[in-house]
Amino acid sequence: MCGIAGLQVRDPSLEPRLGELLTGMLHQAAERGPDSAGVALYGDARLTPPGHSAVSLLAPGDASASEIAARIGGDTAAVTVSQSTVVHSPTLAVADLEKAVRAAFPQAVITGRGTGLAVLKGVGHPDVLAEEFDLRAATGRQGIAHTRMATESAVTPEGAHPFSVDENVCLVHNGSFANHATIRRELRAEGIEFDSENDSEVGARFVAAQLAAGHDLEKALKLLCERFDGFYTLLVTTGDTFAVVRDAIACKPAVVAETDAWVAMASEYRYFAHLPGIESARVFEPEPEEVYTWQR
Ligand SMILES: NC(=O)CC[C@H](N)C(=O)O
Repeated sequence: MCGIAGLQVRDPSLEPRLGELLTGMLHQAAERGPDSAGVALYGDARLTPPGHSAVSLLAPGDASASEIAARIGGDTAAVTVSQSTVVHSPTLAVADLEKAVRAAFPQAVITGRGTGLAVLKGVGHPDVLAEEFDLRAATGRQGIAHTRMATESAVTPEGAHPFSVDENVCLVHNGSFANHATIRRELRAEGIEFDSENDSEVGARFVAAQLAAGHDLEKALKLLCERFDGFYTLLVTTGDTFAVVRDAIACKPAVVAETDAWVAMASEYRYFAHLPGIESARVFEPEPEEVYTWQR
């Protein structure tokens, strides 16, 4: 199981409704993944002011958001939401902000980094977490949500999706990779470090390595199809790109719907039922091993 939902807004007048629409999708996905849930939000001004570099982390200990920002220093500010904290800065580059966060909190698990990107995730029922995230009030241009029923690693906050291990890139997965331990060893031999034992993180690290090698996202996902065995439907986003791919036998469910106002992807059609204009949307099931991408 595991449920995936994603929404990319094309019509800017829908941006204020991103959270409301995504909350409805996440709720429908809850029964596919009652263990944990997470969201990635691109452009939610509550969490990351426009243009600010942002780093998301699993809240380190009992420190308040202002104490966290004070310890990181400079012109950073922070917001704590449920089990996550989002730190942002108007001047630091994303990589420099990440370095500053790591220096101040060496033990913290960093769950996202990007411009105007916030990643919130945790253990618990998806509906409860959506309330804690106040997801209904979120705004933005792109959002993804995942509900987890763990297959490959323990139910922990760092094992929850999305996995965002590269600037602006977020990945959610339904399925299980059969050869993830082998690929993890290969990536470790190249110096790549992991935050969890989760197989989906191996997929995210592999995609990041392909992007670092100069491939675009479409090619990175084609290479993933060649290298990974097992079952997968993946949704990968960058804030500007929305990409979907399934394994060779399309074992895990996936459906896409698009209108002039939005493109959405879900594990089941019913997650779309409340989206405006769904009656006239183009709806289809992605083909096996075909990489679909949409640009904003
Ligand atoms: N049920 C799933 O699709 C699980 C996804 C992934 N294998 C995990 O353990 O998180």
